[in-house]
Amino acid sequence: MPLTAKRPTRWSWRALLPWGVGVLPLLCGLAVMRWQTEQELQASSLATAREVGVHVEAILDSLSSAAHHLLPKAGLPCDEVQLALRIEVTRNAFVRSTNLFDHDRLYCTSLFGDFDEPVNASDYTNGQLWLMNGNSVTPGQALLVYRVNQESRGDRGAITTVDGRHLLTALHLIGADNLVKVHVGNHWMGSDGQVHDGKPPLAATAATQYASTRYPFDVHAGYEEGRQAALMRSRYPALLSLLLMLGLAAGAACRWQIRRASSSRGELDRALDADEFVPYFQPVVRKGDYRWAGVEVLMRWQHPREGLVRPDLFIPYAEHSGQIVAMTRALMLHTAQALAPHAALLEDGFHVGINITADHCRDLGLLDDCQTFLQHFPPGRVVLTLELTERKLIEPTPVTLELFEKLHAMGVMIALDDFGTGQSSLNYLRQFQVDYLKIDQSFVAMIGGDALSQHILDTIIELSAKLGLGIVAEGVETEVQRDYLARHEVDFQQGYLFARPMPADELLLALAAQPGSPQLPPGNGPEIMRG
Ligand SMILES: Nc1nc2c(ncn2[C@@H]2O[C@H](COP(=O)(O)O[C@H]3[C@@H](O)[C@H](n4cnc5c(=O)[nH]c(N)nc54)O[C@@H]3COP(=O)(O)O)[C@@H](O)[C@H]2O)c(=O)[nH]1
Repeated sequence: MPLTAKRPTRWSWRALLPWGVGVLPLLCGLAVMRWQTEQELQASSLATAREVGVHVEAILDSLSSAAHHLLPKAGLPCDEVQLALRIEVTRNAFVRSTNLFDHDRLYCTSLFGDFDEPVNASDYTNGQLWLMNGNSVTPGQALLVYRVNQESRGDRGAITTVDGRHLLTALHLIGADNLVKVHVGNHWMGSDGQVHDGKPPLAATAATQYASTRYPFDVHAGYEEGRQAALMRSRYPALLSLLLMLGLAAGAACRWQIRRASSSRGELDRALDADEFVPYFQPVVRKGDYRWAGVEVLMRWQHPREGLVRPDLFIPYAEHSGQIVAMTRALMLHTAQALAPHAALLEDGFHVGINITADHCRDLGLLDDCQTFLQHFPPGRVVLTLELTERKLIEPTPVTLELFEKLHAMGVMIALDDFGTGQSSLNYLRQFQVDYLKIDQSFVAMIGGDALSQHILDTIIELSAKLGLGIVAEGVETEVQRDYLARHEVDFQQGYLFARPMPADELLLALAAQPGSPQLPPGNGPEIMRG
């Protein structure tokens, strides 16, 4: 059944798409936020590394200046130069000690005067810098040592030192929220103030490096794991909630749209746009000669996958949803376009019955539909009959009464369909100017049955005669039924005994084959006849 058919192959994407659409804005937003925070952390990390680097360079400038002042004194006796060593310590804020070495032995220090300790140039990166984990005076306390030798003598020169706490202050003040490390040769110092061996580990987030071009050291900076997520949460709480809501709304809208498109209503709308509702025609024969006096137009749905669909599978829903009005309008247009080019095949006053429901009677729009239909045919060739059903009750409002009055003025006939089956048949008879009664097929099926059933049928026939109404019996399937109805002067009969509902080509072919049918103009026959 087209309106409720399940399509398992399409289920998966239908279920997944709303999730995809919902998550997409969130993912895009997160990607943009991630990129932005990454750039921000990278820039801040680099700025910190550079700032710490410049500060360390300034400290080293101080050490270098003191060492270069003392360099010419290297090799002189310690008691001659000791004062000069101490003056340099006093003059330079960062210098903790000054020392002279000769023949690769430290022989004079600002702290002790005469001294004797080996100096190994290979301990110093580029022969210039050594990050030590303390010395004999302050063991375990970081010390940065600067060494310079005389140009002519590599084993003679000056050594100056700075306390590691000066570096630590820079790391704490400049890189307070950053993981900053000063790296010299095979040693590095982090914000714990300890000197470690090897290369410093890379930070988990936004790892950057500043390499000094003036001294052999570099500064590593970066942030701990999860820093970026924390920044995103603190920086964009409103945007995150907005994205979440946007995602939810997009997902819900997508879900609604898919449901709508796959709903019965959506399916009927699609079919209407695709012009899939086509007319079938069931002939109505008149008493006496049983010639085809007209047709009832019955809707069929030419479904692209299901094939030809019976109306009882979709008409009840279309009537319930109100879409039946647009569908009937399309059906009337199709009918006119199919029959009008072959109007010569129709005898004058040929009845065309169209089923309408209560929804058609709410305004005067039906007048235009009928007008348009009749305009397709030569005047008087076709009598349009609207068949009212009781599936939905028609209220006798001023608009409805005006509609029926104007329809009559236009020459449109009204028939009460399925007469006798509903509770309103008699009310309809009183309220609207009815022209025909269509006896429901359930009464026709009673012919030859029990006496009571037959009595009801006889009463309906009598009633129509007394009221001066035309009468049509539908659902005639046997000759017994046909003859009984003929004996009771029923004007018209309709049923499988005479013909089943058929497509337009078949109808036109059959009409042309009827004895005494008017001659068709050449090349104007129905498609089926030309083929
Ligand atoms: N509002 C609209 N309702 C419509 C329209 N087109 C059809 N319908 C209604 O759908 C119901 C089913 O119609 P359908 O399957 O086309 O059945 C019709 C005939 O085929 C059937 N019929 C005719 N002769 C016989 C017969 O000898 N035996 C037998 N068992 N069935 C027969 O009866 C249906 C005609 O019914 P009715 O309209 O009451 O004359 C049906 O309720 C249609 O009304 C539409 O465009 N709009």
